[in-house]
Amino acid sequence: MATKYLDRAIPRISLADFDNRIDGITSELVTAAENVGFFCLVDHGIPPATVETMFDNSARFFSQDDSIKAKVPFSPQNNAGWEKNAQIRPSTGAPDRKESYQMQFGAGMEGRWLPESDIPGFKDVALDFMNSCQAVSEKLMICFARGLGFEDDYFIKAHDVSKPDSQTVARLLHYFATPETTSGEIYHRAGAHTDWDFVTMLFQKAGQSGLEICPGREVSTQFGYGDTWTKVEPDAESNSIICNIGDLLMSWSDDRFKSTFHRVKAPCEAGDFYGERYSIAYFNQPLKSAEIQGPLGKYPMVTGAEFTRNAMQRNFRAVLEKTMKMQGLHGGEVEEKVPSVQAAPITVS
Ligand SMILES: O=C(O)CCC(=O)C(=O)O
Ligand SMILES: [Fe+2]
Repeated sequence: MATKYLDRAIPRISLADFDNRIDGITSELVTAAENVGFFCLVDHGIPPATVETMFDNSARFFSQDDSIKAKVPFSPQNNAGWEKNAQIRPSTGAPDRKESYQMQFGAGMEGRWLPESDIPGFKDVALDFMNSCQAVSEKLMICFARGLGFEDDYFIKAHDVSKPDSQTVARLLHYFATPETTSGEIYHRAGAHTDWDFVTMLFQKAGQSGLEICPGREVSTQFGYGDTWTKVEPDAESNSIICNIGDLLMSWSDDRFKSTFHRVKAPCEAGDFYGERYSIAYFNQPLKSAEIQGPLGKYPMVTGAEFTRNAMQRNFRAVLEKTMKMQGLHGGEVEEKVPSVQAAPITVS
């Protein structure tokens, strides 16, 4: 069946002259967050060369033999490391056909950098890029704090990447080229999902299309799958960053800001992109010790560690429900099968 598409405007927001224009930028960001949940950031201060260098670094990482990458396997407890064809989304119940590598600043990354001798210079380039992303994120955090009536540095403190319990993640993604078959097999790239972080910054490469969004979600505690999509084309020429609100900010704003469903489409129709795709996502995650509650107190206060655990378990339960349904089993059996996070399949964001 043909995908239903709808043109929705993705607001384009400039961070130029940030200090002098902060009120105007805040109001643009708040409007975008309250409506489509996605926006395109320009004049953000990360030079194009920094992004290109990181994409080159990413390609260098993924071109290593699997036996090398397997030295730093994905750890669900730490939400860091490398996985291949292992992430299952509740929307599809099937693994994404991709590999990804998640990096962090804090203790969660211990033992999950490849040795310098395998990939010289990789870590320095990655940390430099991550610090650049953090600087932009902190500007967004000031604006969202103002928009919600918190002190300017409220969200910055809760996402302090210099603390060992930082959970912020930079994720390199590599989707494999897929055959233009009509055999009925579906090559999921990133099945529909919301991110469970505060705000995500996504870097795409020119020509490597596939990102689509589906707005309409009202509360952060619900899954919901719409079927009318809007394409978000890469705009690498203007060095833009696609940003989206995650479940954490949705809940921290008492559901005022929207964490919008999105996917990288499983290519299947004329005009779809079947080639290899690289992207980079920067997920702002709270400190494990951060205390999270919106200004209206709609949801009980939770720590950053609890929020992450709840998100993983909720996702895991949904994956299990979906896969059991696909196998003709019943929901009642799900509860007893929900294990600790340690045993969960990879369900991040
Ligand atoms: O690869 C992309 O463009 C999107 C990836 C994504 O949505 C995610 O990893 O959460
Ligand atoms: Fe995502």
